Amino acid sequence: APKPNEPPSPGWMPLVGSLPYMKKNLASQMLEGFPNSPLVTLYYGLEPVYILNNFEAFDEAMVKQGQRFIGRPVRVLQKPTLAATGELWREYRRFSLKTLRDFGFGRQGGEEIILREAGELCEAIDSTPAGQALSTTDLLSPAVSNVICQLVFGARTATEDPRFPKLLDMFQSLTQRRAARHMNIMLGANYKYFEQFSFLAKLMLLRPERRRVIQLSRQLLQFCKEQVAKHKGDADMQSEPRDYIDAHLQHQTNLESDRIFNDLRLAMAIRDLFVAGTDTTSNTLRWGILYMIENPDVAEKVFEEIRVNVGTERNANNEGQRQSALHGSGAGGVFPEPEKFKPERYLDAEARFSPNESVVPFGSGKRACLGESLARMELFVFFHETDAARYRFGLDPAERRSISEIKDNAENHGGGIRAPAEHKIVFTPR
Ligand code: HEM
Repeated sequence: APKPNEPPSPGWMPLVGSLPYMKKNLASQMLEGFPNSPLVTLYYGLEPVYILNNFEAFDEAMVKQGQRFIGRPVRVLQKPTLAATGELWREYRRFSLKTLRDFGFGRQGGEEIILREAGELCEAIDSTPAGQALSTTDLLSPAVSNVICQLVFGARTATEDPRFPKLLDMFQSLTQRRAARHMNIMLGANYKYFEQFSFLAKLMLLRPERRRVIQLSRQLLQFCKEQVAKHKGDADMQSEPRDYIDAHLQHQTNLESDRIFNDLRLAMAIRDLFVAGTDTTSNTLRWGILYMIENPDVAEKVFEEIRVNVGTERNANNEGQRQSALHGSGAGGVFPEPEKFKPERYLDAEARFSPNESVVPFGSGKRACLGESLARMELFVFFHETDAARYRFGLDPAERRSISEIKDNAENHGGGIRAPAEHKIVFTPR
């Protein structure tokens, strides 16, 4: 049973922990139910998990005491590299950050890749008959994926490999659709208990959806292993690396032992980069478009600002990220009228962009998002320079749901990424 001195909890039951007490919208439940508690306890089975329930608690743990909170539990589903812990995580994080920088992400070289994808995206939109509605998932996921594909595989695999649409669909069911709930349950399950009590694993896998999650996750790793094998066949170890895989293979050869860097870990690192970097970015863009439809006056201001100068326009993006709270890292309690979409929150008295430190869509501290500069570059190019600058957005006239219903995507609650429901958009050139 919970210890008496634990932070407050919505409830607890033997075996299932807090699960029966957790509401669909956990973020609102925490903010509204525990407005004065910096920490809230949720029990995942036997294990207490503490929610950092305001910015001060988050900053204290992730930044001020970042070293103490650097670890991550080992989960049943995924034996990770980039999301691992200890020396393995440290070495992979250092190598991956360096490799991302070497390929120009966060600098100019990477922008060319993103601009090219943005150009292809516009072509796809422009070649559809006027008034025809397009799915933002079908449109944006391959474009965003192609950026990471070029970084990792050195090719536009998302549109050039016929197997890729299935792979993208797989990501989405792992992170956003019904399977996401099961994925979260699997990820929440702690390895330690499953080693000790193997019947728990058998019990959990009785549900076919959970076996499917394991199957999907294996298929994804298999695809990554194939890409590594292909590169091993044609990589030139003496030349400049073409991509992340080449850089890793060269790094491996330069090391005396393969204790940390080896082929299997490489495949797992690619998988981690994909999972972390695809639907996060594409869904942020999907949210951005929905907020523009809901707030046409803001859309016009964004357009004007891009047209006149590039400098103040990031406020709309920041506000979209704060409100959609993709990873549940919102900034509740910090702003007046938090439910309102007000990009002007981030403008100072001279109307210059002035970020607020409590909006942390990429996390903070030592485990903060490894792809933040790549993601920011993508959001800027895809959203501001491409979509908002060239088109007016409208919801599909055949759509029966309101924007709020699309935003409040019931299927998604409890999934790894907060995504709006599937919807279509009409893009009208400006
Ligand atoms: C809008 C897009 C994105 C958002 C909102 C986002 C957000 C986040 C957040 C909140 C974390 C967790 C920080 C923590 O555990 O404290 C994270 C971790 C991570 N992200 Fe992102 N991310 C985005 C895009 C990307 C991209 C494009 C990549 C790939 C290059 C990426 C790679 C990673 C990795 C590898 C980690 C694990 C880092 C570690 O544990 O050391 N992310 N991200």
